[in-house]
Amino acid sequence: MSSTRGRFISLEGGEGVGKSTQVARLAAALRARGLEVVETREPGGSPGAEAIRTLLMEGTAGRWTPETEALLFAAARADHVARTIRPALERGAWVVSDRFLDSSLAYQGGADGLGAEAIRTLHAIGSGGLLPDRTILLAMPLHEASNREWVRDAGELDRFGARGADYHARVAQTFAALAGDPANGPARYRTVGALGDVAVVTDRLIDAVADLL
Ligand SMILES: Nc1ncnc2c1ncn2[C@@H]1O[C@H](COP(=O)(O)OP(=O)(O)OP(=O)(O)O)[C@@H](O)[C@H]1O
Ligand SMILES: Cc1cn([C@H]2C[C@H](O)[C@@H](COP(=O)(O)O)O2)c(=O)[nH]c1=O
Repeated sequence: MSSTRGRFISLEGGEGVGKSTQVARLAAALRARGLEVVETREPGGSPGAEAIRTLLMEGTAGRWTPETEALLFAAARADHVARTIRPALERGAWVVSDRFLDSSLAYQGGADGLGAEAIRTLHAIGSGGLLPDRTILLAMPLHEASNREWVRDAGELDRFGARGADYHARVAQTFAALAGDPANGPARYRTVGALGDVAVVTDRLIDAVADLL
């Protein structure tokens, strides 16, 4: 189920690929074209979902089981969709989100092994199966993204960043498989190179949504 009036864009990829940087830049470029744009993120994007974000991001590595984490991400997403995303789309705004469903498919479904079907079932229950009009995977070699993350966070890793190279390789593999899977609808997914000057990457993103303008 896609949005109806406004447009819903999600940026996806592993840690450090530049999603937050590019959400802000893409939103600014769309505003310069006269559009109302809501910048948002997951987990988070509404007061309730931000409270759940704190539960997910803080604490010990083993604080939650993979199943509990999947439920918490789905619950946060349900509140985000109900309180922020759907109202914005219904009034005709564009929504640009730093992560959405595909992050749950890649981390909980792929890297944690829960499988896509379980994640999609939670999404159907929590968020009515809402899908972005366009999902853009920012792609770059894992070690370069890790270097960016390491420099940005001065070596302080959160619960997810600390999971190690094998985990993040499984995340990257699942994202690549999602982007290449015709079942996701070739109209929804685009892969964009995340290496290079920030302005050049933004130009690639604008090209990747140009048909929706
Ligand atoms: N094109 C680029 N070239 C060089 N550095 C970049 C580029 N884009 C972003 N960065 C830097 O890389 C770091 C990670 O970027 P950003 O925080 O946007 O990534 P992210 O994908 O949102 O990461 P996370 O998922 O961990 O929050 C930041 O320090 C940012 O300034
Ligand atoms: C939405 C979503 C996120 N995650 C993970 C991925 C990241 O490690 C963190 C969020 O941190 P960020 O700095 O805001 O990118 O959460 C996940 O595992 N599953 C999800 O659905």
